[in-house]
Amino acid sequence: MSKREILASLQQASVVYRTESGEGRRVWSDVSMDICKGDWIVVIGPNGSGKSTLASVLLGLCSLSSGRMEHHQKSFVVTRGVLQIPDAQFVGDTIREELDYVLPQRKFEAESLAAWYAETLSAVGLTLPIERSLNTLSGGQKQLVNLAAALAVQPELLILDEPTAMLDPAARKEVRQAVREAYQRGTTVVWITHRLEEVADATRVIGFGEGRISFEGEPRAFFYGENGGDLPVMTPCMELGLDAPYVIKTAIGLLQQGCRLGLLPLSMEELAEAVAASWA
Ligand SMILES: Nc1ncnc2c1ncn2[C@@H]1O[C@H](COP(=O)(O)OP(=O)(O)OP(=O)(O)O)[C@@H](O)[C@H]1O
Repeated sequence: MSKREILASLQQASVVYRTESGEGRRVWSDVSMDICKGDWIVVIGPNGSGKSTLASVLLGLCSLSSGRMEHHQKSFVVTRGVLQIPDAQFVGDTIREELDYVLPQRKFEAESLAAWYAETLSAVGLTLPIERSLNTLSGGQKQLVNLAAALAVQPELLILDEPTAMLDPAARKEVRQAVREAYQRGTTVVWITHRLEEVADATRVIGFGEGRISFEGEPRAFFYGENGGDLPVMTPCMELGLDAPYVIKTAIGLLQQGCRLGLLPLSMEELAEAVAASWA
């Protein structure tokens, strides 16, 4: 098997935050992970387990108290992020100003520049006038503007901290599709989320529990356990105290009733397929 290209890696990393009283609060202990080219890593865990701290560390916004973060040795990796609080990221006052920061170097004719703004926004499902003040946007629209700007750069590494938190189901779908397209063009993705249905997109799941990595593996192992869904009793998802999506719970219920599923489903379509195949 060929050696995978590491874009960034954490080694025995710890983070201690200083509280207002000056005391140190350890948020992470001994976190080690590699982010390799071609990964779509979904990071999941309960509130306060240290997921957003990971986004801050990877984006260079938070320093490690001990351990190391190493970057790709050969070249600078173009990294972009979308943070949980969209206002914290804005550098302009209007959508146009925000997008101008990521405008490609090449010169545009007026007409093609207008088309570039429109395309950049429509990639995440936005059709807003570019002169709109960012202050007048909803939280979800702000998040989408940040994502549009991040995707416009075609980053090698994209760090997303709950990118769909403020979005309705249609916009969530649009965002997943836009990030999938970027992934297919070569962007490596780290997607931090509370939404367990977003785990299905992952090539690798990282489960965070109380500032430590408690699980690292494929989505099916996360939801059904390492023994291939053979009557799962306690899965990594359950161990983190997380409520599995309806599809997974239904499949586990079927397995417990003695139904043999060839494929352990991650989506409704896969569940229908697995049930139909079990009847055949
Ligand atoms: N700047 C800070 N100063 C002090 N403590 C902090 C700071 N930022 C985060 N923390 C604490 O670190 C812990 C982990 O926070 P973090 O935001 O990384 O968790 P999270 O898993 O992303 O949580 P959530 O799912 O609720 O967003 C929490 O206990 C939080 O209170």
